[in-house]
Amino acid sequence: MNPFSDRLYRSAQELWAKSHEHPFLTELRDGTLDPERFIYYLKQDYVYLIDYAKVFAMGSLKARDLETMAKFAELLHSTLNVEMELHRQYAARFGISRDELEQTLASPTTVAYTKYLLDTAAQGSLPEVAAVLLPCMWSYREIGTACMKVPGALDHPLYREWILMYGSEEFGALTDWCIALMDRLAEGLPERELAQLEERFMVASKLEYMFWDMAYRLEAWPV
Ligand SMILES: Cc1ncc(CN)c(N)n1
Repeated sequence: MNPFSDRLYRSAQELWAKSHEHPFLTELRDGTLDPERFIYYLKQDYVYLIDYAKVFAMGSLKARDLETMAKFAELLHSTLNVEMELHRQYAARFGISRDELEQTLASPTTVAYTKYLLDTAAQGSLPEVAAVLLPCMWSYREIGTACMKVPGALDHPLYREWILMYGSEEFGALTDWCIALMDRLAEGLPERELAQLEERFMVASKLEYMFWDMAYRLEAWPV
């Protein structure tokens, strides 16, 4: 039987392709993205990652074996110390302090996404936690590796490090682990539960798309 992740991938393919073609990413790939939009994204992503890291902590708490517990702890560590360090270094280049970065007011879309993740982490089963986290890893790996293949994309002085992070083998290996975990956890589950997992995965995928769109539009609260 095909792994469950194949089904998830097929369901999300059209939406992920739309993300790849969103102007935020096409312009980042060809180096024309307005830095103002990138800075907005970085700041929102920083506060997003604080909550996202907590979901890994919840994964560790809900894990049924030590290997899974340790891997979630590794993902938590990598988010706080590798991925967020990239953001801190970018911020320093723009003269934005760590404090300012951390004090960023979350936009409506960031709130929607992080609260969805945290709600799943608090109320959901371990398979649901895996399903909601998966698009974050998997779609970024797809984007990072696709960017690496674009001639000249790595020559851009601003976007090079971002592309290298998400196109890296380390990030890819963590993503592969998350996919394998999802497949293991989905094995033998009834169709009703698989459909619920697919729904979580798709909602998170839609929120990923909305995140790019939010950054491009420099989304703000109405007042
Ligand atoms: C919104 C979002 N989604 C996923 C990732 C990759 N961890 C991220 N940095 N930001």
